[in-house]
Amino acid sequence: MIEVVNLRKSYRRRNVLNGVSFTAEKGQITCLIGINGAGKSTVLRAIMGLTQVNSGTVHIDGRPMSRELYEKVSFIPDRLTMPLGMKMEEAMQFMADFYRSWNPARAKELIQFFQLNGNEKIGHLSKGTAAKFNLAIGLAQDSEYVLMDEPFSGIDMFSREQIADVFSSDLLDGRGVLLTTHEIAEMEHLIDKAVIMNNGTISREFDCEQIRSDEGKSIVDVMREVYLA
Ligand SMILES: Nc1ncnc2c1ncn2[C@@H]1O[C@H](COP(=O)(O)OP(=O)(O)OP(=O)(O)O)[C@@H](O)[C@H]1O
Repeated sequence: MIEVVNLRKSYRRRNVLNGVSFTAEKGQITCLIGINGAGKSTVLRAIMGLTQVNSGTVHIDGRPMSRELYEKVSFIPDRLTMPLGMKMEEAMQFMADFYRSWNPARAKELIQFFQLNGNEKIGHLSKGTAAKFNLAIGLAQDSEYVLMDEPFSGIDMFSREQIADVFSSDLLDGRGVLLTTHEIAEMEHLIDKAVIMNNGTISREFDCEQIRSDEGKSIVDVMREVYLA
């Protein structure tokens, strides 16, 4: 389980995270939801230690986040982080050389799944192909948790469907997924748990199936309650 407790973060005098606490379970898809600027990416970056927080803790499977635990978690950012002059296959080889957790068989499977052409230069990729490449790199690691920041951002309908298929495929392999997305309708049937952020705090954290059966509400219904109250 990823356990985020009371994260606080400010940029200059502006509070961006005002005590964020929630959990994301292994084997489940947890979606961090919120309007633009709510602080979702900041939370993901804070979990990965890429953003320094003012206070608060992150535990992975009961242990405080540490350098060795980062191997348990792969982070798929919403932009390219590999050198733009590299070809995709070179970038993958680079990852294979540097990450003990790299799984070459799964990398191959992902290249086929997304129909990527390894010869293409990263700097020449369309937005959609870049998103698929980012996903392929993140999922090819044998991590126990995967964090995804806006995997559908700027992606055409068919590619969105292809990316959504990842969530119901064995490419996730029982891992815990924590993602941010604005494409709630597309993901609704795949999400186990929703965590709604507003103004740097968590307004609601709920089991999607339970709220559907107990209260007959969709995620969007709950979002309306939070944002339009
Ligand atoms: N490096 C930074 N310096 C100053 N302010 C920042 C910085 N990074 C983020 N912020 C601010 O923190 C707030 C939260 O940003 P964040 O990117 O986490 O929001 P988000 O919920 O992911 O938004 P979106 O849905 O638009 O991606 C925003 O108001 C943003 O302007």
